[in-house]
Amino acid sequence: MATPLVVSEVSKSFTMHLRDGIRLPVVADVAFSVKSGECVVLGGPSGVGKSSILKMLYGNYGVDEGQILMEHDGRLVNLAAAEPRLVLEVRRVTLGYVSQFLRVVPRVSALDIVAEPLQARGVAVEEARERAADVLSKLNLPNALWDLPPATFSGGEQQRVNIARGFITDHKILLLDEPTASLDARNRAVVVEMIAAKKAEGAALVGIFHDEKVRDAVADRIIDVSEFSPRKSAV
Ligand SMILES: Nc1ncnc2c1ncn2[C@@H]1O[C@H](COP(=O)(O)OP(=O)(O)OP(=O)(O)O)[C@@H](O)[C@H]1O
Repeated sequence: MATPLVVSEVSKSFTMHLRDGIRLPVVADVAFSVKSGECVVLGGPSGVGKSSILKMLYGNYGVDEGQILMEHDGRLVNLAAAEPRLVLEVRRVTLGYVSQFLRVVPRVSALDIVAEPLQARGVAVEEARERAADVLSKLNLPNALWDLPPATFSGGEQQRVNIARGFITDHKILLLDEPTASLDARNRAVVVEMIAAKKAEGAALVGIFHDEKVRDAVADRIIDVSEFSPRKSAV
């Protein structure tokens, strides 16, 4: 089975520039891999570094040491050392990310926000919009909202726009940061189904889910991020 994501000996600390440059180690020697069709969940207590790992995997946070290897366009790319232009290309083609909160673009409708990643991959506007409408209706977002910019939407409505945008493409690697945090039970169940469908299509998923029921429904493996605590490796 293919392994589109391999994380090898990754360490990260934050430098607090306003605090005399104090360095706060967050994680050390992070190592795991994710196969096609597998959903790996990052677990462990609050503040242990789960979101930081996800942000490193997406290239939003730099990495002090180690490699983040991804299969991209028929070759292996180390995202930890990639030029910004390559990071953007990997995100367009290979790597999707559903963050907890929607980054709202003024004046752009919910439908167009969801259709945009497909258009960036060369799908014609009309088809991209049709597919966006399909995903939004699957997620029970009322039709009346589709043509409006989501700035005024409720937390759960914004989150569904975000999920639709992340799930609409066939990215081979998908990162999920608490995608169900603001959803009701009915829509949580829809997202669980959508994650199962992604696995069946062979995507490799890494997620953070605080909701135990969701976590148990989607996880093939739970990695306790405390394993990578720098304090532990110093003992
Ligand atoms: N940009 C940043 N600058 C400085 N410190 C940061 C930054 N981002 C995260 N941290 C620190 O790194 C540690 C890990 O944070 P992170 O958000 O990764 O934890 P988490 O396991 O996802 O927590 P939670 O479950 O509460 O969301 C925390 O101590 C946090 O304060």
